[in-house]
Amino acid sequence: MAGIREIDKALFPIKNISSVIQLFKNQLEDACEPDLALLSIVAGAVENSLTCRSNAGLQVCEPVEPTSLPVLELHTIEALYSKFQTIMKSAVEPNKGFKSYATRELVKKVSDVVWNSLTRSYYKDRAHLQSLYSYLTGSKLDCFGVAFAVVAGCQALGYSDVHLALSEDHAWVVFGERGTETAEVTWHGKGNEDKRGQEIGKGVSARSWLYVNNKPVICTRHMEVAALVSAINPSLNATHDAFEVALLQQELLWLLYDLGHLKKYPMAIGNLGDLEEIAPKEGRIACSILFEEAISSARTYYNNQHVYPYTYQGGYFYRNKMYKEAFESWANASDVIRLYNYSRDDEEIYKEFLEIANELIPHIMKVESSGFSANTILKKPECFANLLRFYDGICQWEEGSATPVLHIGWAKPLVNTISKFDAEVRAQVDIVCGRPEDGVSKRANGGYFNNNNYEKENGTSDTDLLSSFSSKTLKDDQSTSNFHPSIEAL
Ligand SMILES: FC(F)c1nnc(N2CCN(c3ncnc4sc(CC(F)(F)F)cc34)CC2)s1
Repeated sequence: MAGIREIDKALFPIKNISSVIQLFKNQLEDACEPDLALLSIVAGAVENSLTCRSNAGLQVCEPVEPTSLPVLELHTIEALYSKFQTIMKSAVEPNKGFKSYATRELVKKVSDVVWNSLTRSYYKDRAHLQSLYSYLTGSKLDCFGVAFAVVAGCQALGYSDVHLALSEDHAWVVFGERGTETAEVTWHGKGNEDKRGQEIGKGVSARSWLYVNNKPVICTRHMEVAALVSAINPSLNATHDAFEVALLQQELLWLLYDLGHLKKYPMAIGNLGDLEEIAPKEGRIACSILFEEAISSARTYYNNQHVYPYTYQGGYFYRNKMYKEAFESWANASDVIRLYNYSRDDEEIYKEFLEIANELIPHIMKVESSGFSANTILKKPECFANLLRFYDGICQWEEGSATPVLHIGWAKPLVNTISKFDAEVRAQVDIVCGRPEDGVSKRANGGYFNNNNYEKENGTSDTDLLSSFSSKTLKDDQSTSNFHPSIEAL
């Protein structure tokens, strides 16, 4: 990068949110590519000034304009910006004139520069460790932050082929002439040896949710800006958000949305949906539409191999007491996870399903069976059908996996939930078994099960896999059009 442009310098000193928006607008709409280092430093500085212990108290007590910010001086940003340039250029040969493509050695070297400049030991899961501001002022980064810093470093060195690759719980980089080379550049989870420099999982990890069956979000520069904006963390403490930071994040996500840079980024759309649910913007589409858009993005661009779009939507339905709809979203999430083998790197999504099965669904059962709601879901066969589909997906997830998923802790809430549906409601759900040629082998006891290792090992695409699932999908005489395709109307 050639340094901070005059048009952007003119926005300083930054005193309010609209100046930050204008800076992002300049960078995003401009011909050349957005400067990741500049935008990450500015976003991090704003977040830090409004959420970190030091002056957070000041903000809370002084009544301030909703969009005013602690003043951000140009010299502060320039100093950090040139510090980043110096760190990168003193350690790695810049790519004069953007001529060549990055190599694995180059990417590993940039990752080493970041890695070796981090504080020896610190609490990695803390908030506000995702930006270059955190890296340059505190020498601390979280897992995402390291990957982002490597991509920003490669941009600063003139390698425009190095891009961020994102799964639902990990980040790595792609590079090379066709952008098909991959490299780990950061760590994942606790106590796992990092695999930095290596190609992305070819072995067993390839079938783990962590690598989303090789359907990660491959970022453009503009989508890398969307990633840094998504990673903005407005939390002040465990219970409160700094509303100016949340407002800034929401405005920036709408800017990126309007420019079309969230189209292939389901989690960023989901993040915007969450912010809109809390503080809906005048004249904007409803958050429920955003959650649907995130789902269709994942279905369109990522072969429906992502779980979070469904759990974003399920969470929204749950918070708004739309329990029938929540069951459908969670059953759809379960239809995604059933395609994977559970591996120890998948703790995050395991915790997500555990919370749904053992906290959220039992809470719904309690509320629905104590209340006098005539319209109770306990009378709805499609709710029972979706619940079974939800649990069935988790069972299938476990099948063929080296690590078990279910344990006795799952059984009690499961039995409790199922038993809340009366026999005549359960009887209306018809569990149909399919034909052996559907890749379904006959079980001794007359039932059918999918020899799912066949599907898992041969990467059967979703559709024919699900058609073989129709062999054991749940049928229901109240089938609605929005039922999962594998559940046919009677
Ligand atoms: F499913 C809902 F309940 C969720 N609510 N928040 C969810 N998040 C919050 C935002 N989030 C994300 N949002 C945008 N982009 C990314 S890239 C990524 C993986 C890693 F951090 F890079 F390693 C995570 C992530 C992770 C998922 S899912």
